[in-house]
Formats: sequence, structure tokens, C-alpha cells
Amino acid sequence: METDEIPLTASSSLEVRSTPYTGESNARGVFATKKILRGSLIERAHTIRFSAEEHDAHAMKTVLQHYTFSAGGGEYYLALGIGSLFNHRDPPNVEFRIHRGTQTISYLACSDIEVDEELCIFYGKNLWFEDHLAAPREPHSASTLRDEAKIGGDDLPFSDLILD
Ligand SMILES: C[S@@+](CC[C@H](N)C(=O)[O-])C[C@H]1O[C@@H](n2cnc3c(N)ncnc32)[C@H](O)[C@@H]1O
Repeated sequence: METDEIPLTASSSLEVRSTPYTGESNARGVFATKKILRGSLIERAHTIRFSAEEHDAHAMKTVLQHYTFSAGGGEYYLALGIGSLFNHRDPPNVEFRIHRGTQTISYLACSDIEVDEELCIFYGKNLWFEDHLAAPREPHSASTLRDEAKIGGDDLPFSDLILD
């Protein structure tokens, strides 16, 4: 197989595509190539875990600060593979959970996802970029799955996590 024929992900239902709207030089996002049903496990990413000291002294001074999941309690996780490529949307169509024991992060569909739809997680309310996927808010919208499941606080970069 020629190099340019090798797909950017080996998954049969996901594809990494260019997302110029995010404004980075090599902007990417994760898209569905098949319909994904609510509740489906999309990905289980292995991670690199590091401490608050390592985060504050090193990671937060680099681009890694935009990729790091904070689990509270001085723990930070960098997801490997496509786990670091989900863009932000509120409301999201993907929820994530950090599994401390296995140092993994799982990503689950929290709504049905159509072919060619981008898969997005919720980063939290304090964003460090202009949100190009922001949807106009209903004044009295019903709570989402995320609101019901929320455990983290808004002081965390990613406040939508569920720990085990
Ligand atoms: C964890 S990375 C996501 C993957 C990233 N797009 C890439 O290609 O490496 C987070 C970065 O993606 C961009 N991003 C994510 N969601 C976005 C959104 N809704 N609107 C604009 N930029 C977004 C921001 O630049 C943010 O710092």
C-alpha cells in the first residue's frame, strides 16, 4: 500500500478530517463514517498520566496544555491516538470517562451520530479559543445527558468527566 493510501485511522466507523474552522495550522477533528448509536463505545484511549508539578512546570507552557485532561486531585492525562483529537461542542455528542485504574479514557456516544457528523466532547465552560461550533441557546432548554451526569467542576479544563 502506498503511504498516501493508508487511512488516517484504522477504525471502520471513524475518520480524522481537516477542520480549518478551528484555526490551527494542522486542524483536525473526528468524524463518523457510519451511523453510531447512542450509548456506543467509540474509543478507549490509553494515556500518559502526569502530576500537577509536571503539568505546571512543563506541559502548561507548551501546546500540550490544549490537549490535557484534568482529573482533579493533581492528576493530568494526555490521551493517545484519536482521543486527543475530539473538538469541543456544547452540547456534545460524545461523553468521556477517565479510568484511573487502567489509565485510559473511554468515549461514548451520548446521542445518535449520523454519517459525516463531527464527534465532539464538552471541554468545560471556560474556553481558551473562540468556539466555532457554538449553537444558539434555547432560553429554557431541557438538561442534557451531560448535565445529569456531570461530576467535575467548572474549574477543570474538562468538566464532563466521570472518574472510576
Ligand atoms: C484537544 S485539541 C482538538 C484537536 C485539534 N483540532 C487538533 O487538530 O489537534 C483542542 C484545540 O482544538 C481547537 N478547537 C476545539 N474545539 C473547537 C471549537 N469548537 N471551535 C474552535 N476551535 C476548537 C482549539 O484550538 C483547541 O485548543
